[in-house]
Amino acid sequence: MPLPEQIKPALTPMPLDPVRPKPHQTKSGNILSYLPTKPLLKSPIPAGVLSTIEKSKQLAAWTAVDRHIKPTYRVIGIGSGSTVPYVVERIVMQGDEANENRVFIPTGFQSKELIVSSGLSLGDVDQYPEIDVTIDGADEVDLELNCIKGGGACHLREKVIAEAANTFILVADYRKNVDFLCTNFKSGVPIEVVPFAYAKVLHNLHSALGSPSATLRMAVAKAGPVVTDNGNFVIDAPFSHEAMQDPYKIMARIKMLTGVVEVGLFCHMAQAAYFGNVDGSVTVKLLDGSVTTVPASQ
Ligand SMILES: O=C[C@H](O)[C@H](O)[C@H](O)COP(=O)(O)O
Repeated sequence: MPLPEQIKPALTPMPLDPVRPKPHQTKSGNILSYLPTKPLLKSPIPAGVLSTIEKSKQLAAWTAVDRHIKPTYRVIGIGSGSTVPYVVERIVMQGDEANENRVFIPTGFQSKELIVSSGLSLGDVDQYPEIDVTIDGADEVDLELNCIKGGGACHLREKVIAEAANTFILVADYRKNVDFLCTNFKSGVPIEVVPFAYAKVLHNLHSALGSPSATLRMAVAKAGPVVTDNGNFVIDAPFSHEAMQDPYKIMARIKMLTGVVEVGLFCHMAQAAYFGNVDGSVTVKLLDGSVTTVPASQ
């Protein structure tokens, strides 16, 4: 069966042309010195030698961009995680003209850096509370497009940017495509909490909410806990298969705990999820429950 026209470009290997950031000038005419003079936005791994997993992330991201970043869209949310650089890569490939009058809203430090280093215009959700489309990564996505997010502790800002968007799209590699949450992503649901309440929330999770092994997330290259972009702590709370039959229910209960800022369960929010597969195909899950596969290009 011939491929739909809008999918073909995503599956055709394209050269990763150097991205030349536009000069950024202040109102007084000074060039902002921290902006790159050399192209920064390229695949983390050079074209042709992408690992299978990186390639599948790239395929998912490119397909989603080709389908959902329409020429008329002006305000675009950029999520976080390891698949998102490929989202930005593909947006840049739409060209200077397409991106000239667009503004990009980041979900955290990483996406802000990506936007700036790609020469795209940066905005924030307080200036643009309505976003045309947001594309973001995920830790796991279930059959109903509920997902776990926050493996990188960005889920508060991510949820705000997702909720502000008219369309919210997920991109990931095949390992994140599951029937029920907490299948492969065993560290649990990330929960951002205000620091002084963390012990109380942990106690609530252990004793009343069915997550006896919930733990405070500790930093790797720093003594002490992970501190989010918002100055808060993160608890990781694993839940049973049974609890994840209805993630909305457990999300609502956690969110009611005083001290919780946001829960990394995004329920009934995404309209579509794209998963790159090992064989070069892309699985597309839609809100209506349909699952289709975009075949690999020849
Ligand atoms: O806080 C981080 C975000 O929710 C990420 O989108 C999520 O953790 C997926 O990240 P990755 O693609 O790096 O696994």
